[in-house]
Amino acid sequence: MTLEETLEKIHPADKTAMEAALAHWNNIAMPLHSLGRLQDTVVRIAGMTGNARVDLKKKALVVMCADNGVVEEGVTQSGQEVTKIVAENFLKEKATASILCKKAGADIFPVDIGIATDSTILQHKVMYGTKNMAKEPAMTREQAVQALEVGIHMVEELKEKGYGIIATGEMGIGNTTTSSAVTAVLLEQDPAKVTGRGAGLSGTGLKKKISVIRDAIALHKPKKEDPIDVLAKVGGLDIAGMAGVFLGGAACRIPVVADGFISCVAALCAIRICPAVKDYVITSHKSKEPATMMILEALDIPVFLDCDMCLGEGTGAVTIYPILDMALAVYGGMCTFSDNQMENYVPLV
Ligand SMILES: O=C(O)c1ccc[n+]([C@@H]2O[C@H](COP(=O)([O-])O)[C@@H](O)[C@H]2O)c1
Ligand SMILES: Cc1cc2nc[nH]c2cc1C
Repeated sequence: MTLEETLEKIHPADKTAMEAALAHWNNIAMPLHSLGRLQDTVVRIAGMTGNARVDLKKKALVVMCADNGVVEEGVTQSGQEVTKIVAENFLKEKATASILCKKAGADIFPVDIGIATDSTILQHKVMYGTKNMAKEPAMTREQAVQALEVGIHMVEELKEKGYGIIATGEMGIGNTTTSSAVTAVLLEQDPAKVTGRGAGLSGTGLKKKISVIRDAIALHKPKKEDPIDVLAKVGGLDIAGMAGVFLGGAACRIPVVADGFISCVAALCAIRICPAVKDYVITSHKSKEPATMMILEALDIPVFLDCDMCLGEGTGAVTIYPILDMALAVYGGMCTFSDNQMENYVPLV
């Protein structure tokens, strides 16, 4: 599907299915809402899929892997070559996200959407790394749209293969710089407030990172009301690819799980492109990267975990899969008040 076709297919969640799911929870033999957000999320998933019989079927993690030209400016502690090394490790079970996926019973799909060199993973390369936004726009508008469509295409393929939920992850040295730049524009914040140390940057490095972001925004003047313009000028291919996964999930009625900072920025972009996407986003954890909380507040979707994780790759998103499985085991398998001859116990609704 093209971006345009995708946007036409996105509608708000199904309220009738949500009401049926809520009614089922309220009949389960336990005090009302005693599984809290676990219950709310199952109700939301019913609304996403349009079916109160919630079955996640197969679980996936899509990891968008890309390089960022801005690393030339010294905004990161790590060498650019790390992107490709980790990206290729995902399929060898030598990366953290692949080990977590194995444990959670999920399949991992690393995608080369813009690694700076050739790689052996699934090829959807839009370009060999973005341009250095300190000097020129990171990419053209056409390339940003192409990256969004890679994400949409991944969702269509996974739906076809029987996946019922998709987690988003990324691997890309320098992507906390692009994420902070996009956040600064979309949330109208000073770059100093939304920029952190990424994968471990020194004090002087952080100052440089903030000034590079500030100057790039001043140079390109991305339009806050046009998220695709923001992605193209100061964003990254991984962020755009994940934003495409959020858009595709909403169009295909598949829940999409947000991970840490970079993935939450992608969710924010997708929701700014099409507000109804929000109904299809599940947030997983509050990354240690400082701007994440601001984005989560702007998204206004509660998160499950707050445990100072900040690895990316989709690690936080995959960590909530076993929690969702547990919630669904109760939702689908727990006895009801009527089973227990507890009809006289009328839960307060
Ligand atoms: O997900 C997060 O919240 C997160 C926070 C900080 C760093 N990361 C990961 O670290 C890499 C980017 O860090 P940096 O310092 O090179 O911009 C990238 O591969 C991300 O997956 C991820
Ligand atoms: C080794 C390494 C692994 C990562 N995974 C996500 N970001 C990363 C950054 C580094 C440096």
